[in-house]
Amino acid sequence: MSLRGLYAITDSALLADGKLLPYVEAALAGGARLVQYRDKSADPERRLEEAGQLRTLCEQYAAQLLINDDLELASRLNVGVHLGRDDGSLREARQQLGPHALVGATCHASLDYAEQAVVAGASYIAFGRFFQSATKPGAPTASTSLLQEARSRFAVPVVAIGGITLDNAQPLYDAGADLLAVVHGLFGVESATAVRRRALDFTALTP
Ligand SMILES: Cc1ncc(COP(=O)(O)OP(=O)(O)O)c(N)n1
Ligand SMILES: Cc1nc(C(=O)O)sc1CCOP(=O)(O)O
Ligand SMILES: [Mg+2]
Repeated sequence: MSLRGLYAITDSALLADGKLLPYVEAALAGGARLVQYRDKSADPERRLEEAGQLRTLCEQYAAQLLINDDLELASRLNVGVHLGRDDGSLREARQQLGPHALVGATCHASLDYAEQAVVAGASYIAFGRFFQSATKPGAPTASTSLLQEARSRFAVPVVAIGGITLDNAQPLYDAGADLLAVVHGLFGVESATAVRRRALDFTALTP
């Protein structure tokens, strides 16, 4: 499966009140290739149930699910994991999940860290934030020239994240991003129908 296009990331506040499944299904119907379950709560039972439901949805749309931060949950569900710089060892994640699993790495704006992540077995390297982000306003910033450098240096897919909307996405693809990871710019709308429309529009931008 080629890793290109829209990478939908969930947010428990934005997708509260029963929105999680219909909104994610709408993103998948609009062409999202990856879904990341990003839930910062400490409710293991709900997390297991929701992540299991998302896995089923992703299977229906031939997309792939990753779990944010939680290698144990990813391992239990036999899906991928996304790890930030303080979220545990990429090498351990690769060993535990096996050679075919998706293991994603946050690199912020560091090509050196990206290099280490690739050596440790990362499936993709994520850079950001590129714009003001309502979800993570304090994340370090990154530039499109860094994306160009990453594209020419690394063979693994390059992910861009942080404040991405339909209006600012194109230069990120032009600079070499393979995947655009989006929370608010995708899910920050009033209906699943609107999510699907946005996902279709993001998907149409994929080079
Ligand atoms: C695709 C992607 N890129 C970056 C991040 C951020 O990860 P991290 O820095 O660990 O921050 P949290 O998401 O855990 O708050 C991500 N989740 N996904
Ligand atoms: C989770 C996350 N990580 C970032 C990073 O730069 O590493 S930016 C970010 C938030 C992405 O959400 P939105 O699309 O709403 O800005
Ligand atoms: Mg994290």
